[in-house]
Amino acid sequence: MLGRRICTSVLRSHINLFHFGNKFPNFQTKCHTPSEICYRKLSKSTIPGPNPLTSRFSSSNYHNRMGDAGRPAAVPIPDIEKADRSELLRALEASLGSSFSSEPLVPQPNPLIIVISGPSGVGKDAVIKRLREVRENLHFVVTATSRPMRPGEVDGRDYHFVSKEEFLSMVERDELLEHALVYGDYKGIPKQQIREYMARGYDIVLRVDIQGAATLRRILKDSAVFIFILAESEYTMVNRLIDRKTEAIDALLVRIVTAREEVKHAKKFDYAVVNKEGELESAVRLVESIIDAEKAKVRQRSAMI
Ligand SMILES: Nc1ncnc2c1ncn2[C@@H]1O[C@H](COP(=O)(O)OP(=O)(O)OP(=O)(O)O)[C@@H](O)[C@H]1O
Repeated sequence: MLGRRICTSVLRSHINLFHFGNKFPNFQTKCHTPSEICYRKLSKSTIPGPNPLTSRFSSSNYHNRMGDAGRPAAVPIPDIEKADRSELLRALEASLGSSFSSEPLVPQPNPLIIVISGPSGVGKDAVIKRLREVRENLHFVVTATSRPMRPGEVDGRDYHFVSKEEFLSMVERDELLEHALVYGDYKGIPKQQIREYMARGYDIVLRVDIQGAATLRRILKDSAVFIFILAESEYTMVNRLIDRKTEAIDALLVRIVTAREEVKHAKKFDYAVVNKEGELESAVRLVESIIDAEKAKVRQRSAMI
């Protein structure tokens, strides 16, 4: 009685797993004692045999167990509590007629393009800098810019600092994914860097202003993930800009006016991350969680540059 129940459930799971339906007219089951469970008669041609290259637990002697008529012999299933694991797995494989593959059940996630944007002074650079320290397999695309270097910045690390003429010839050669004139200076994203690193399996981080994010959305559509960074309030944002001491008062005013407008664009992004005062780590953790969630998506984004 117990044997029959086990047999029925094995048969049911078999049908569910492989959707055999009525494709196998000569599929039969026969129950013996509980320890023997069941044996099935399947034609050789319809049983997927074990693949020794891809199967960690493949039962190499599976075919040896086939009788003269090409049927699996009765396969005793050892006691689950006492059996040696590999012996148990081999018996289960033989009983099911196929080996257990060690191949991943879902494909490797695609490399992701992460576009990070937000108003001036909200902490985009600070978030990205920390993200690069804590997360592997991430390539921050170094933007080309015609603006002068700020104190502490390094050419090739923070930006590729080029002259206006050099920048315009890069545009001519179609080397930039996107470019714009920002506060009187050119900024653009070199395509080649993205291609190279994506081919090596890296996720790509692009740091662009709101205007750049809008252009990238038109180019990349939903193939990239767009993250908007904000401060918790306008008051905090302005204070951060003042504390940074990188702008003269006129430039500061322009940035504040622009930032006020830019905050309204948050809804065009996929995610909004608030970088609260003194809580940079939380903001970075949230960005990491977004990347992790994107990696677990069933329908992956797939960017072609
Ligand atoms: N969570 C935080 N708490 C306190 N200060 C912060 C935080 N995040 C960033 N900052 C500081 O705020 C200032 C502005 O940050 P950052 O330069 O990263 O902004 P940004 O968005 O990249 O600005 P911009 O677009 O103008 O380059 C910096 O001095 C930075 O150290």
